[in-house]
Amino acid sequence: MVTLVHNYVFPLKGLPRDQISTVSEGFQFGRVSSCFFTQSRRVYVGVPPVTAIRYRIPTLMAMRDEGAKRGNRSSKQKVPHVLTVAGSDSGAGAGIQADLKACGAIGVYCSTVITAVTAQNTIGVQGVHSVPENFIDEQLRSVLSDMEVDVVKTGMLPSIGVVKVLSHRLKEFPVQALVVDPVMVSTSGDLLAGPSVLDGLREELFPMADIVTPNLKEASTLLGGVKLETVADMRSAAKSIHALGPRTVLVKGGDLPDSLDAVDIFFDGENFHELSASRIKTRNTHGTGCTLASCIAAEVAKGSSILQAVKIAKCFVESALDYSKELVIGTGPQGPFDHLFKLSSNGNSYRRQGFNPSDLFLYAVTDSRMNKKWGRSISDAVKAAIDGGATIIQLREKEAETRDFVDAAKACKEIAHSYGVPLLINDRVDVALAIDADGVHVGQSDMPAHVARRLLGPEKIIGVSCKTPEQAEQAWSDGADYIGCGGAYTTKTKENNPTVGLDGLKTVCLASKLPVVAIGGIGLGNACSVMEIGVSNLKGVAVVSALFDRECIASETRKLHSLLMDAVSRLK
Ligand SMILES: Nc1ncnc2c1ncn2[C@@H]1O[C@H](COP(=O)(O)OP(=O)(O)O)[C@@H](O)[C@H]1O
Ligand SMILES: Cc1ncc(COP(=O)(O)O)c(N)n1
Ligand SMILES: [Mg+2]
Repeated sequence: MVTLVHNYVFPLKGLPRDQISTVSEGFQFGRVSSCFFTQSRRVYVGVPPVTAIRYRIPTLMAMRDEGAKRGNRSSKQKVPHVLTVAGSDSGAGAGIQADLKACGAIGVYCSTVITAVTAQNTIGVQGVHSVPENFIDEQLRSVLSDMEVDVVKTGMLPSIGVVKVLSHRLKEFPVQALVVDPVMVSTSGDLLAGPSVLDGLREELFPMADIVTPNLKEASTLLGGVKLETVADMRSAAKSIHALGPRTVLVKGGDLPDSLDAVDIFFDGENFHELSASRIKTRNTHGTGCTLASCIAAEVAKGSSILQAVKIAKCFVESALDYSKELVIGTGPQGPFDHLFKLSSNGNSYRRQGFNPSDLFLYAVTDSRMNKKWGRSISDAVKAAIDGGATIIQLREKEAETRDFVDAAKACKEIAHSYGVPLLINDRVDVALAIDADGVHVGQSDMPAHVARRLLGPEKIIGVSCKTPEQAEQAWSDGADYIGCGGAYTTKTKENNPTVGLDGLKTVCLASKLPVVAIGGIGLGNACSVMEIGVSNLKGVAVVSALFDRECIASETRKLHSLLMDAVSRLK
C-alpha cells in the first residue's frame, strides 16, 4: 500500500534533515505503513512499518499569507483551487453544480471536468449521457497541466475507463490531496455508475485517496452488500474500507434509519471519530453528499487537516440544510438546498454590500458596566445611540455570560439592521458567527485577524486595535478592513492602556493602508481636535463613555454627530 501525502513530510530514519523543508505548525507522531519519495513533491518512500515524525510543510494558505506579508498582496495571489471530476445535474442540486456552489461559498476556486450530463430534477434521474472517455481525458489534461490545482474531488465516474484515465492523469500531475466521493446511486435510487466501476475505485483510486466518503448504500456495496444499520456497523465498515487503501474514510450516516442525529464515522487507520450534527427535518437533502465532499476538498485546499476539513464541511451542510429547510424548488420528494444561504426571502433583508469606511464616522462602543449603572439593557443603549446618529455599533461585553451575550447581540443586530447600521462584536468571533454579525473588532491579544478572517469569510468586517505602524501593516496583511488607533487621550474605560496621543495617532494614520478610527477618551470636548489632525484615512471617532455613561444617550450622540459634521466641513 502506498500513502501519498503531499501536505506532509515523513522523514524516515537516516534521511538528512536538510532535505526537509521548513518545519512549521508543530508536529505529530504517527505511523505510516509506507510512503513514497519524489524530490519535486516532497513525498517519501520507506519500508513498512516505519515510525515517522510527521512535519507539516507550509500550507498554501500560509504561503499565500507569507506572499501578502512580503507586499505582493495585490499582484500575484495563489488562490486555493479544487478540481471536481463529476457529473452535471440539470436540477443543480447535486453533482458539478453543487460542487461549484459549495466551493464558491467557502471562497475557493473550483474548476470542473464533466464526466456525464444527467437529466435530473427533484423527482429523479430521467437520463444519463456519458462524456466520451477521451474527452474527459482532454478536459483533465487542460486543467491539470495549466491551472495549479491543489485538491481533486471526484463524484460521478460512470465507467471503469474514466477511473483509469483519471488515475493516470493524477500520476502525471500529482496534487496535494484527493477526495473520493464514490457516487453510485442518486438519493432518488437511480444508478449513476455501473458495478465495474467498483473494481476501478478499489484498485486505482482508493490507494491514492486522502479520504473516501461513502454513504451507507455505497459503503455496503463496496463491501459486497453487508447490512449497515447501526453506528457500530458504520465503524466496522469504515475499518474495512480503510483496508482498501485510502488514508482516511468517512462513512456518512445521512440515511441511517431511526437516528435523531446525522452521525458520520471518520476513521484514520488508528482512531475513530464519531461526528454528529442535528438531523434537519427537510425534504431538501439532494446533493448533501456532493456538497460535503466539495467542502472537505475546499477546506483542505485552504490548509486544513483532513479531520478539521470534515468537521467544517459537516457544519456547513448542517447550516445550509437548516437555513433552507423551508425552501420549495420542484415538486418531487428530493429538493435542492441553498449553498449560498441567501436565496431564502425570510428575514435578513439587510446584507452588507462591502465595507464602507465612512461607516466609521461615529462609532459607538457599548460598555456593560455603564449600562448597569444607568439601568438599561444593551439593546436599549444601542437603539438610543443609533437614534442619535451612530454610524456603526460595536458590542463590547467583557463580563456577560455567553448565552446572554448571544441573546443580546441578536436583539441588537435586529435593531441595527432595521436602520441599515452595521453591528460588530468585540473579540468574540464565536458570538459574531453565532448571530451572523457584520464582523468583529479584535485587539492585539485577541484572536489574530487572519484567523478571524478565515473563520468569518471574505465578506465580514474585521477591525484591529493598533498602536504602531508595524501593527497597522500587520493588520493590513492579515486582511483586516480598518484599524482602531488609541488611546488618543487617557481613558478610564480601558485600564493599563497606554496613550498614543494625537502625534501617535497621526503617525499610525500616515503609515496605515487601512482606514482608521480614533479611540480612547474621545468626547464632545476633544472630538474636533482629533479630526483636525487632518489625515485623509482618519474616518471617524469611536466613543464609549461620552455616549453610554450619560443620562441621555441619544442627545449626546446627536451633539457629537453635529460637532463631527462641522469639523469635517471645516477640513474640506
Ligand atoms: N437531514 C440531515 N440533517 C443534517 N445532516 C444531514 C442530513 N442528511 C444528511 N446529512 C449529512 O450530509 C452529509 C451527506 O450524507 P448522506 O446524505 O448520507 O450522503 P449522500 O448524499 O452521499 O447520500 C453527511 O454529513 C450527513 O450526516
Ligand atoms: C450528477 C450527480 N452526481 C451525484 C449525485 C448524487 O447526489 P445525492 O446522493 O446527494 O443525490 C447526483 N444525484 N447526480
Ligand atoms: Mg444524501
